Amino acid sequence: MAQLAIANSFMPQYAKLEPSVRRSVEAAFAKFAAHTEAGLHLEKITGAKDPRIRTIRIDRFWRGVVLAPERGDVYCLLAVLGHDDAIAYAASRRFSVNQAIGVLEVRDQVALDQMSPALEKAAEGTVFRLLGHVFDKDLIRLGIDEELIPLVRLLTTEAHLQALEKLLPEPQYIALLALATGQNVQQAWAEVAQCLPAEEEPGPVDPDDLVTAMRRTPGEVAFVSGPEELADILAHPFDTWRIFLHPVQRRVALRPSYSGPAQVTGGAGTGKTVTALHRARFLAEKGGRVLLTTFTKNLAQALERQLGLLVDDEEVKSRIHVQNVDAITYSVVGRHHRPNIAGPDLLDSLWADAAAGTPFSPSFLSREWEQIVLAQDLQSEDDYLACTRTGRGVPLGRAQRSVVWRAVREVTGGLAAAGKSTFPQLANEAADLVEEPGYDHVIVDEAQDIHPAQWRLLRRMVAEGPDDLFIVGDPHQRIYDSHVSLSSLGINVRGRSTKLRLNYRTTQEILSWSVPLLGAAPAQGLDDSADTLDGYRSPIHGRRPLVRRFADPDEELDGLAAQVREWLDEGVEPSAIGVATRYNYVVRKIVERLKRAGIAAYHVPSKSAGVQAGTMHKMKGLEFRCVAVVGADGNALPSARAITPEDEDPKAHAQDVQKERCLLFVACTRARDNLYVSYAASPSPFLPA
Ligand SMILES: Nc1ncnc2c1ncn2[C@@H]1O[C@H](COP(=O)(O)OP(=O)(O)OP(=O)(O)O)[C@@H](O)[C@H]1O
Repeated sequence: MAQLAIANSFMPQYAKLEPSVRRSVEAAFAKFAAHTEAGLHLEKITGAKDPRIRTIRIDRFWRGVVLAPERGDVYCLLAVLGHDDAIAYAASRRFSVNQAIGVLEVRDQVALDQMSPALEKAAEGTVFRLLGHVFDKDLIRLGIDEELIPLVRLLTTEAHLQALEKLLPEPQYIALLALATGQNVQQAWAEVAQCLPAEEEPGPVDPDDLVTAMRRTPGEVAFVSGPEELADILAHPFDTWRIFLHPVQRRVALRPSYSGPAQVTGGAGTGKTVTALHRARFLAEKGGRVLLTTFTKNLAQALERQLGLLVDDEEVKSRIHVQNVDAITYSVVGRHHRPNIAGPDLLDSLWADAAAGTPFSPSFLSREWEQIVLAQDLQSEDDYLACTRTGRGVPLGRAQRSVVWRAVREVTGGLAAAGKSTFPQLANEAADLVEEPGYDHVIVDEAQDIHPAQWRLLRRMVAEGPDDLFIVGDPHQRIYDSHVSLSSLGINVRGRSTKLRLNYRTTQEILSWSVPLLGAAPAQGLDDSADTLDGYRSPIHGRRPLVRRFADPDEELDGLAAQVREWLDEGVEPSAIGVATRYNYVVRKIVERLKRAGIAAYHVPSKSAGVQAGTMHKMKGLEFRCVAVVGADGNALPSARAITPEDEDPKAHAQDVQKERCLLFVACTRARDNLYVSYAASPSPFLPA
């Protein structure tokens, strides 16, 4: 009985079709999905690079392209295109089975053949070959198709190899890139193994068995169980992350069990949240009670929305509780008394009073409280006198610590007198109040921003054991003051840590421009090791970011309005445009200026259809087709009031500067296709010279 499968590559094409064409596509393929393909007319293409490819008529204009392996009675829907494009596509593609890892691969053979003469010409007169140092047998061992070796042997520069990225199957491109960038065969194999869908390598690989290869490639091919599943897949053509996971995402999210806490890191847009969502579903489907948490309320709402798309089964959904850490804290403490959160005005005045007459500034004292006293939950002066002040840049002697402790007591006394507390204070209180763990699994997104007191609470909410904590974060996007060493809290992720490196959101052009904004220093990971963005890349290409200088802020806002108008004229939906800036008052000006230009604009998060403007902090977790970052000038970035003076505490100073860099990086990496950055007068020192 025939079975239908759908290729990942089909989904974005389908998403762009007119609704009436979509209906015809669905009707044509519903027959396959219902296993009643009889009567469907599949046409062979003469001269095709792969004899197993067919086309199918959708209507007068549209054709489906289908892979019909000789064995297995499976039909895989590859593309839906206008008649001529469909024929050209069907004629050019060649399918094969990767001989090293057994996955299904497709390449654009016609385009590769057309590249050959140009590469031959470029190689004329030079003896150097990019992969001259690698034996054929090693190329084959790494899964390079024997038929492609003559072409590989023509490469003389890395740029030429990069030009082949879109034409070659991903595992083969990865292997060649690794070798070309100086990795040895063993290292290149480690890269290729990332494309293995399972931990273990496949046994002997049959080059003609495409159906088995399809089953080994769930990130690219989804087998459809019947018409209902087909309708469900086609109903969400933009959300391919629901169905197609990258092999690394899949291995991490669907691993039967971890012996203890597991960690997933990765740069912006590498699908960490997607992986966390799939893990939540996986654990809940096995019957576990799951807490899925993150830093802010907006982020939790976004998780809830995405979970709604991923999980249909109400019973499974009911086992996943989504809540941000502050709300969890509030509700745990709220069972005992009604918490009252102190506002910044009260805190500022308490710290100002407590600092008077001491050699310390209010900000130094308040940071010492948050990052040492509350982070370590120190209860007495003796505890504070004895503690290790990791992360602080100025040593304090005993007498100085006593002065600090008195100031802290004065502030906590003031807060208590007003009946108020801060969230980290409450988190420590909540951790003490949790009597027994309420969940089988806790999944934490945006882990880099969670305060140690909040970690203490989360740790108490799940019993120690297999699959207790699944921690997802990126130390390069740390935009709040939290610095945690998980091991100091008894959370050990050694040996259970994975890094995602393929960016799904942003173009390589935007990434290459944005990564240097972070500066050269490696970030401090949650597991105390240095975290780098090595290997972080995007397969998507597009325009380079545009950086514009203006004489003054008014002109800069005029420039923004002109840029937004241009995007709108190009057909970009207003709500697919985001505008980020450092300060709230600038957001207000942006919204006013855009409205004056007749462009609907709102403060994020907003459900209204219009351009979304917000501070860089508010942009976390969002994404837009086009992003404008406004006010990237020397006065705003870094923001002077967010920076500890270097002579007060050099470590705090460095952390603050880094946090400002991260903010700019976060804002820029919200862009999918286009990034525009502007400043008035002098540029931020973070921008490239
Ligand atoms: N396997 C996948 N297939 C298709 N799209 C994916 C996949 N994984 C992630 N994406 C898409 O890539 C984008 C980024 O994913 P996600 O938000 O999970 O990344 P992230 O690493 O959490 O990003 P950030 O750290 O910037 O918040 C989203 O649009 C998501 O839908």
